Amino acid sequence: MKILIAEDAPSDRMLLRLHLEKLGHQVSEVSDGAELVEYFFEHSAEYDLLVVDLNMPNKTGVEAVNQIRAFQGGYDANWVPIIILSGSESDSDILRCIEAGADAYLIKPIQHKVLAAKLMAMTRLADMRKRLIAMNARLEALSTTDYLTNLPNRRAFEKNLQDEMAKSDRYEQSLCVAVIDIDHFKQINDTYGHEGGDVVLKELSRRLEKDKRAGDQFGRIGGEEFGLCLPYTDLENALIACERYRQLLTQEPYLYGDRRINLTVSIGLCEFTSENNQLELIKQADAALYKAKRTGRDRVVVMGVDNN
Ligand SMILES: Nc1nc2c(ncn2[C@@H]2O[C@H](COP(=O)(O)OP(=O)(O)OP(=O)(O)O)[C@@H](O)[C@H]2O)c(=O)[nH]1
Repeated sequence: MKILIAEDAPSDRMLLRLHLEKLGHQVSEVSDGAELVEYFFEHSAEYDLLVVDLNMPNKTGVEAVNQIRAFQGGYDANWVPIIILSGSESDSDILRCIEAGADAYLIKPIQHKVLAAKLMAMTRLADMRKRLIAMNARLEALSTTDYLTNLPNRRAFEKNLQDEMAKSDRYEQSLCVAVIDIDHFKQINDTYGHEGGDVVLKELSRRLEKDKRAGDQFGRIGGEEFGLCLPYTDLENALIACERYRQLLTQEPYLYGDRRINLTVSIGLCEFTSENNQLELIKQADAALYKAKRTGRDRVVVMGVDNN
């Protein structure tokens, strides 16, 4: 483990360091409470455990632990276990330290075996926490990623769009949204089977991600329907971008075994205005898409918010 010690008495600090190093840990030191807080704020991600003396100049152990826990917001990824060391056997001191956010309290002089046992328990706690954070990250990725194409799913796309709308509002920047839909996809499924259809969906997503302009965001928002968010882009430039995407998706055939599948896509495009909420914005793009389908497919249709 990487351990940070905060102890003002040089001899105690040195003994503790030697003992922890003997147990195989990497140790850094600070010599008072204020230094601990300042140093830890900058290096919180580097440590697995803090060992903090209760009585230190400038800031007591309790004050320092309080500030560290407040800084971490309780449950963030850089949370580390904290052991407080103290000469006091008073129950109220123990309570005060645990209430402030410490996880264990050891009475000085430290018994080496007791310290080793506590370290073992703290390591277990830290490992469990790391596993929980990793699992949460995996669950978060699963819940926001489309299983077939690996693009953001509808939920994630809408969340990204919401964020971009807020930015567009705040910085008074243009933002456009498009919906891309494969034409006659049912026929592709009917001809090549569902598996063939899936291959097309995956390859189309790959092309989008590979050649997308920096900042553009895609998501799979339906079976054969993809959302496109174009931040910092006005309608005129969004139209150019959509035409480029349309060609990108249609000029080369899609390979399924030794078969070559040609397809076209229709795209509905609209611009965000502050009167539009997110649902309406996607509806506008959908309405434009519907028009593209009605007027012959294989095209981009623009829908202004006023001419719906
Ligand atoms: N292979 C595959 N097909 C899907 C998936 N999700 C939806 N589909 C199919 O997509 C097809 C969509 O068909 P329609 O909504 O009739 O539209 P279309 O045939 O593309 O016709 P237009 O949109 O009017 O050009 C249906 O056959 C769905 O079964 C998927 O994950 N994989």
